[in-house]
Amino acid sequence: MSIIRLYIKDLFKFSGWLLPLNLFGMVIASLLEGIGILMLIPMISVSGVITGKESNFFAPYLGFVDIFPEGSELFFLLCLFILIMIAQSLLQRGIAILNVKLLHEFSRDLRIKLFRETLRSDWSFFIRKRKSDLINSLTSELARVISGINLVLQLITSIVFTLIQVILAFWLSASITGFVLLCGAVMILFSKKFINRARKVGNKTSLFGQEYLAGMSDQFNGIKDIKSNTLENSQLSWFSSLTHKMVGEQIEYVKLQSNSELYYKITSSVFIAIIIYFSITAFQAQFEQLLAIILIFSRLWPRFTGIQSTIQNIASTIPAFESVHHLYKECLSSSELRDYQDDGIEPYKLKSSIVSNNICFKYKNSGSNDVLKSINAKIRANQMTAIVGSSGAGKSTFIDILMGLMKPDHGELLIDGGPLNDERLTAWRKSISYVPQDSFLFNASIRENLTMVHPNAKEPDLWQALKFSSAAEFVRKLPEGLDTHIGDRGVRLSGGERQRLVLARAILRNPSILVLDEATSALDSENERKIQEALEGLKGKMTIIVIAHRLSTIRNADQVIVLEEGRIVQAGGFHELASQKSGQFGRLLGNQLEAIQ
Ligand SMILES: Nc1ncnc2c1ncn2[C@@H]1O[C@H](COP(=O)(O)OP(=O)(O)OP(=O)(O)O)[C@@H](O)[C@H]1O
Repeated sequence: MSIIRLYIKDLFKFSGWLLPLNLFGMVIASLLEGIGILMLIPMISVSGVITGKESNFFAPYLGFVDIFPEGSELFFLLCLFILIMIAQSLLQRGIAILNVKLLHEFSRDLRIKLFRETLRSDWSFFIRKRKSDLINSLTSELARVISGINLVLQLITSIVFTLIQVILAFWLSASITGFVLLCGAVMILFSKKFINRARKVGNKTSLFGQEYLAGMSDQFNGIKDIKSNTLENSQLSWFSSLTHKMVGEQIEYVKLQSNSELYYKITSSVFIAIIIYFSITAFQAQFEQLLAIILIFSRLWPRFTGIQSTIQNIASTIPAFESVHHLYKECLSSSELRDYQDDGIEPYKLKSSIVSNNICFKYKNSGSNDVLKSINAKIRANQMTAIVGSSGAGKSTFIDILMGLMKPDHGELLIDGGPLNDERLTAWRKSISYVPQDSFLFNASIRENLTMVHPNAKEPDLWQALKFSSAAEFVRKLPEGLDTHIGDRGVRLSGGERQRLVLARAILRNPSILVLDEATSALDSENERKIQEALEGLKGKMTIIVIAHRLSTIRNADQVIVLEEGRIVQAGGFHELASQKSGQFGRLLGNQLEAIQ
């Protein structure tokens, strides 16, 4: 429960004076409710059902009836009762609305905080995490946390109401109320096991939720493979077995709830029987006292059981609180932009060079050797540098370090002579446009996909960028041109068209550094040639870093860096390296020429 205390503290901090005001309103509302109930006594007394004024038990509470005119006490008492109940209901309504408002605003704040910290986390965090787990935490688990907070608010309300009722009940009969409280304490003692089991079921809910979402996103990401390899049945059997387990978990929860209800009902009836028995035999209670016992019991007991089952429901949300809190903490410790606001920071303009000074890097989750081993390289501003090497050589890892997505374990990255530290990171990132092989497009129009990086871009700017990436022609031919919707991840376009569109988007940002990671791999040779020419035109204005397996793509590169097993084995001009037939680059080039012939 300590995790919930943490969130409630936050809620108090967030609400300012609103929550204390609400609590005060609750005290008044429950006082009014208690008074309304207590008014039953004079009403019954005045109606003549019992001879209250003569009764020893009720006599002290009936004096005020004398202020009403003789003969119309009942009428005035009923009017007073209605007024009190109306005031109580209005107050309760106000409290409920305020509670909901508070809950939703606090939830929104929680969502924003978690999403912001997730976005601020560094690249290694995203490498470690399963995307579906992040989505699960930010959607289902967060929703469970919010419902848990709602339950806590309900619990606070119930406790306040109950306390006031207890005070009023004590005033009416201390001995009977004491006995009821004792019964309540005994019940709470035995209900601990229900709370623990609710927490365990809650754990299962979290795990199944995570598994469900992870499975679904894998299925739909790989739907083409599933369909083309007729894997539908095996996927369906996975789904059927998981949903079977989920049904079991739901039934377990309902069983737990009904068991605890059964327990409360049986103990209630046993306690009521004991109280009535002892009231009559031991305390020799009169009819009015019995009425008071029933009145107090019928008011307090449902509150006890209500509190009990709310605590049980809260316990089942604890795993969600823990998972969201754990994610939040993890994001904070992986935050790369903690103290540096994004707003107003201008992109960095590279002037002379990027230098990799003895850089070593190893992925934390892999027990293997360094992926990058003492990388020393210089990338000159406004030139085209190509990074080549066989698969797994470390090209993408090196690029990630150049972009400041990951920090080297040893060595440093110097930008125009100065180290790339946290303070320069945002400006550095803003200066880069990165185009990966599996580039991302949103399920929106072409125009929206382009303007997301440059909201103020005018129509001619969009066409210029499209022309650069040889995409203008095919966009013009689309039925709705720039306003054509391209489907999920651009599914309505071909692979090459998607790449050209992403390239246009990258250029639209007018970056200081353009990074292309296998960005033209899906293009036909005609379009590839056009893009090469366009890139050639950018030389002198922009620093271009290209990773390419197809070596014909980098023919115009000013410098080629050849990586092999995490080391630089060659570096120099394209033609210079191509002429060294025994070198690694010469071999790679030779292999490709052979494949063409
Ligand atoms: N997230 C990761 N966790 C652990 N190891 C990784 C991770 N990403 C890459 N690696 C390992 O690091 C090495 C270099 O990978 P990298 O992606 O940088 O190579 P690459 O030269 O870009 O390969 P390719 O041309 O196939 O894209 C590989 O051995 C790979 O298995």
